[in-house]
Amino acid sequence: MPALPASRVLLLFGDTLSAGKSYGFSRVAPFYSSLRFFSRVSNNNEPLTLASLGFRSRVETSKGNEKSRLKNGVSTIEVPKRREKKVIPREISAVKKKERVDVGALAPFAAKSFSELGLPPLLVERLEKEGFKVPTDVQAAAVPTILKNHDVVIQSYTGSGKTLAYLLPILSEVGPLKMNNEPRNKMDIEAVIVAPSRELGMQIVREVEKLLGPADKRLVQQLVGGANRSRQEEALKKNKPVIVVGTPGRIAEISASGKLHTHGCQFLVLDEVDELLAFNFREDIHRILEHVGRRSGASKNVLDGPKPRQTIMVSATVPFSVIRAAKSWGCDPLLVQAKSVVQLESIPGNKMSEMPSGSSSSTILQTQASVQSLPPSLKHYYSVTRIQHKMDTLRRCIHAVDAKCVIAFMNHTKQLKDAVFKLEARGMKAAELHGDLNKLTRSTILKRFRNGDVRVLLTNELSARGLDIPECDLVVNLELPTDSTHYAHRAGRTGRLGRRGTVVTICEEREVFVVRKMQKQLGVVIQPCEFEEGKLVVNEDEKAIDVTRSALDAVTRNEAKDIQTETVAAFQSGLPLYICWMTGTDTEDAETRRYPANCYVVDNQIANWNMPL
Ligand SMILES: Nc1ncnc2c1ncn2[C@@H]1O[C@H](COP(=O)(O)OP(=O)(O)OP(=O)(O)O)[C@@H](O)[C@H]1O
Repeated sequence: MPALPASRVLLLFGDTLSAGKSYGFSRVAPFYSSLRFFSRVSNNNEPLTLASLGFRSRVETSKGNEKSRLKNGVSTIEVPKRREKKVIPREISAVKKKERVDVGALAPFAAKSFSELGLPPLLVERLEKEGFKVPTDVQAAAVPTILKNHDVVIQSYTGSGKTLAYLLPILSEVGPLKMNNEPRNKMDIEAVIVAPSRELGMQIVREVEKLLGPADKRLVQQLVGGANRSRQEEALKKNKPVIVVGTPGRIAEISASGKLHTHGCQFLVLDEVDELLAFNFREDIHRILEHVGRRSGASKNVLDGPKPRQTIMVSATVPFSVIRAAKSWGCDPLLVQAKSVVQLESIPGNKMSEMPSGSSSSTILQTQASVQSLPPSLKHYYSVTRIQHKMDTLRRCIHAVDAKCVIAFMNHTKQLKDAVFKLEARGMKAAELHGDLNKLTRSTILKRFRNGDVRVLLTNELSARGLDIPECDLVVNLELPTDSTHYAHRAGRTGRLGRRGTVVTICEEREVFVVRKMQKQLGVVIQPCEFEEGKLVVNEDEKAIDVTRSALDAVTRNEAKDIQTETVAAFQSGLPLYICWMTGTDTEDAETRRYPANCYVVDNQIANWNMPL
């Protein structure tokens, strides 16, 4: 075995594995591709992400990439002309299938202003007035795509501005800021936006109201559950809104009573779409899909009425269930991400359900669901403690991070009450927010939290989705989220739109393996830490053991994709780190050698790993 150089190196020795382990040569081959990409890492010293390493997702089409390449920092892409919606003769529009798109030509990735995106001047003016000057990447990609009439799934990390990414093209087409001034049928709602929680629904309403301005804000109507239904119905009748925003149950309920006229609707938005696919929303979502606008391609009868609706699905996490749903609900839908627009058809796994769960495509798509769902600026830690010390650890954590605005997640309502009581007893202003509270109490608590009257908001999954409180500087998992998707949405409440944010998971020793698993699935580093003398201290020993063990797990499973993810995480940790994958006599050889300090030698049997030498 060669001597180890004095820098961080990943050494993988494994071309002669023992027959007992039954690794064939073809399965070993991917290792060498991982070695190749590590050499790139050390050369350019960029922050490590799978994307920065050139580890391309399989769903990107090379065609799209080539066409979207920038020249001298300026996009060579022209924003394509919008297809005229209204002038298409009815006979044609009713049968016309959306043309196949040249996906690479859709998104100007280097947009410097909203006016470049083809928005009406009045809307751009409003945006500037509200302090929105430069579109985020996902907005630059989504706005022209939606303006071109495409059904889309919008995926980008939490807090990246997905709400405006779909609101802006909608407001370009409907309401007082729209591009053309064609009169509307006042009875018809023109856009329906569905969100899984009242809080998120109200947040979207406020965003629309802001852009419409005080004189026109009645043109957006909230239809969230928990509020007085007859008052909502009255407002629909009186204000004749163009846009309604609500929760699935209430929208379906009012629609069923015949008081919501959505047959001529142009836009249907499903925000947090993966959550809306949950079993408890199934019936309501089904009704909404059936009754809002006319589904594109649903009927070829020329007498069927207005043009098809556009379906827009949005989330930071897009599991395969969403892709499947989008393919069945939309017409040639596109997947819009911060720097790419691809056809969903190009995503492998049309027959995913038929694939064995361990197959590589399945793994890629599952990982894809939560990878790239979190802003890169977030810092992730976990701290091991006993269950009875969790509240004390939380208090010490808040002091150590010097957090001013904290969201702490738990899983059960009763524990939330206890936790609030304990924090208040220690002199920390806290409040609980959960679904058992009525709408008024919920909005009062949120208001107090936004105003800074409450320092710690103790809550459950209710607040994990979409809630935008820019000041939130710390998220704590007092109890583990159920999976990496839930972790992503909880964590995403902090570090929004480039702000700094910290996420700390307080867990028991026996739960550490779950944290490690989520770390792997999310493609982030979750560092072990302790809170000592008012400071957050990263436990270097634990960290080294952790990253090495995770990487080794992957090596032992011999799954190339996992090995790459894990080793990226290991390298991101910045520790002196050596992982040697050895067999048989190599292992014995390694045990007799002296390696530099902090060198961890592992072999392909987890039980056999030695640390440090
Ligand atoms: N172009 C922009 N310039 C400045 N601020 C923006 C811009 N776009 C959005 N924002 C602000 O960024 C914050 C996050 O936006 P938004 O809530 O839409 O994120 P998101 O991607 O939907 O997050 P999540 O996945 O958590 O729902 C909001 O406060 C919003 O007002």
